[in-house]
Amino acid sequence: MSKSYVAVDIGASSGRLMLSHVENGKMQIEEVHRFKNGFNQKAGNDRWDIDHLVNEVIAGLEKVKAKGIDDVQLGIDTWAVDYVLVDKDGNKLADPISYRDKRTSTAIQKLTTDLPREYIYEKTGIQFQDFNTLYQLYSEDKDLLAKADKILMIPDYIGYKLTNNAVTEVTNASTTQMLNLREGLFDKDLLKKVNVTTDQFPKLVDPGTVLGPVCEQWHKDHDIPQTEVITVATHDTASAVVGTPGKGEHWAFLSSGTWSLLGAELNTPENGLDAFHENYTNEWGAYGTYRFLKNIMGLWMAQCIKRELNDQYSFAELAELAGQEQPFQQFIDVNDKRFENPENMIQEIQDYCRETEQTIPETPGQLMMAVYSNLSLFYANEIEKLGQILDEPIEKLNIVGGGSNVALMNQLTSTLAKIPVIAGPSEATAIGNILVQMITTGEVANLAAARQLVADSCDLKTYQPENKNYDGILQRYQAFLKHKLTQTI
Ligand SMILES: Nc1ncnc2c1ncn2[C@@H]1O[C@H](COP(=O)(O)OP(=O)(O)OP(=O)(O)O)[C@@H](O)[C@H]1O
Ligand SMILES: C[C@H](O)[C@H](O)[C@@H](O)C(=O)CO
Ligand SMILES: [Mg+2]
Repeated sequence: MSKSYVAVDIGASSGRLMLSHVENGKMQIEEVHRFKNGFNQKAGNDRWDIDHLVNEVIAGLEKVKAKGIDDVQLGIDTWAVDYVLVDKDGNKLADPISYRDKRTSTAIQKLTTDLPREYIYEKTGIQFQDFNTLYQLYSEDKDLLAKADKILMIPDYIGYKLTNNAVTEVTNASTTQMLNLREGLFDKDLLKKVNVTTDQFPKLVDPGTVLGPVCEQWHKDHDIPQTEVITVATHDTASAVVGTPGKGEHWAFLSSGTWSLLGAELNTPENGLDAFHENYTNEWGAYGTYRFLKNIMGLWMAQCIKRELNDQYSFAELAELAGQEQPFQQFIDVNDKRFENPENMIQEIQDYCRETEQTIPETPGQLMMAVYSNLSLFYANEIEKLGQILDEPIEKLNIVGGGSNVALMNQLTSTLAKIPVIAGPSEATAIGNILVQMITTGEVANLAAARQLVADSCDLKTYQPENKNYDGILQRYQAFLKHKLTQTI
């Protein structure tokens, strides 16, 4: 039997440990441990409970051992941009602040007064999001930052706590908007701008670098397997793209979870003016690729609605209720900043529809259909833009992540974008995490072979465009977005 591999995949809403091996030419994968994630107000900011996450990883490893598995490889991936400040003894100086915290709300404007956006984009090719690490460090407590011996991205911090070895993995480092595309290193001008020295970030490493064994100290108090940690594509979206079974050319990916990350895998970055004006990003991918993508608000909106309905419905039940409603009852610019972290998402959506003099969604089904149908419209619009910027038609869309379970949205997207949608695997992130480990151990030859293994192992569902009377709906939505944009300028 092949080696046993564990993927630690921690998203903004949930974390999981997935156990996998290859049998009869197929990936066998099972969820061994799942836990909630989320941020809470602490010491004046929205913060993650990073100790909880480390402890949940150990709890998951105990479950692996309890299954009689004594020896595993392990990779860690999480959401992007956030970091932990660590003192010279390796202790965290504070719980990490969430990227949704309001502290960076004016940081881009302030930082770019004497550093033009075009200059930063030409250097980094990274989108302007006020939560990028660059703006978080710009907004950081200066005394705390000066005390930091290391700045560790979230997955690198978890790897450090497990192994005592500190690195900075490049796919996640690229989301800081501080990596220089040409040099492949942290950009000295940008570090200086935020009072950070180059040695505060540990050495940059590529996905597939062996980090080392889980320290003996963890074995003293916990019955866990012998575990070798491999640094995978530690940005969860980078792992999701590795695990996306895209085939041939002209395919796009949509990593559909808390965020919807829609884009294409490139071999060279695209940081020209069209990409800059459309705020597309060139996050680094595994094996020398670039993830040319757009951040779309995503199912964060659904997560907030579910929570605000006191979790009385499962996501599957909410999707079923949505299916009983008609789509496109109102237009919503899902990327409007007001939806990034509102006090109450239901109220925010209803206020938006009232202010734009549209039908107000009231019931859970109407609210969810408003989210699903406007996300689908936004996806179709971005697929059109992606093809224009890359000057090549997007011929199919692979949707992965939890959102790939929403048949209604997969179908709407296929019909609106007029291309086939291949849905699944929903756990593409964990699968991509494991595939990088398998490529590192030589069990799988390369990225193409890895994606073939996914296609051979997972149930994928293809949606074809339906002949629906939606004529002109996408064009009306595009006009709505343009009109709204001109109003806000
Ligand atoms: N069976 C389902 N029916 C409808 N929606 C679902 C279903 N399963 C998952 N989802 C949607 O998928 C989302 C979670 O996706 P996913 O598990 O990829 O996110 P995550 O990994 O927890 O977070 P992140 O996106 O930060 O990585 C949920 O918020 C929900 O909206
Ligand atoms: C804040 C980032 O844009 C976010 O983490 C996104 O990249 C992601 O990884 C969502 O899972
Ligand atoms: Mg995820």
